[in-house]
Amino acid sequence: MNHLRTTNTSNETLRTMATTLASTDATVLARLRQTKIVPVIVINDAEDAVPLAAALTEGGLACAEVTFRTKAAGEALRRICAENPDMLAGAGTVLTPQQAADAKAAGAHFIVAPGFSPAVVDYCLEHDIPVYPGVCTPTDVEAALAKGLKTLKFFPAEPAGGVNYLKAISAPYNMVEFMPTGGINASNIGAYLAMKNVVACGGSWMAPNDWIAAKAFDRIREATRQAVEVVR
Ligand SMILES: O=C(O)C(=O)C[C@H](O)[C@H](O)COP(=O)(O)O
Repeated sequence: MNHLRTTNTSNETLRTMATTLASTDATVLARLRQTKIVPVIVINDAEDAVPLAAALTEGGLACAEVTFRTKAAGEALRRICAENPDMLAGAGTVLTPQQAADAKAAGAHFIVAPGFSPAVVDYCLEHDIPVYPGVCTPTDVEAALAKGLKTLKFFPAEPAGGVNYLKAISAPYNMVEFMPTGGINASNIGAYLAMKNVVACGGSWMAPNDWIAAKAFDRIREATRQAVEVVR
């Protein structure tokens, strides 16, 4: 019982923190709504960070999710934030509070993850950094709601059932907005963005790993330009 009470109190405190966070969050969300696409990037060599950010920005997307799947992620994000202060730069694949701390130190404007980690969410709420954890089931959505979060990543969007699944899962939760990611590309993004409760979609199709590894920044700039055309 005591344990239950402690947990409830703590969730209430976190909900208050989520409200305090709302103004920063509103700025990030407004920018996400504007760009409509969040390029998901995997950087193995921090030297690629700035030219990659330039290719995305010149292609029309001043936004990126730097995934914490590589050793270079923190340094890559730090360089992007330092050299491109106008870019909306988030950290992705944030699986631990330590990675969230590293992302915050690097200058991340927001944090996303493939799944719902209470420890990562708590860290972000306690440290005033917008967080959009991944959800895929009603149970995940309700765990996020209990923390006061109302913008959630829907991952993995296409393998989980795509737009039809998202319509079904979002029906009971009209207070929640989603950022679908996973298997999204130029041919299916329109259907997601047509949904009123979709803020933006994440995707790696304009900057796949092999193009980054090959330093094919012109190709990434062109694919980004085409992606922007599709959602215009
Ligand atoms: O790591 C995270 O935080 C995630 O949520 C997963 C990524 O966003 C997807 O792996 C991108 O998926 P693709 O566009 O299909 O390559």
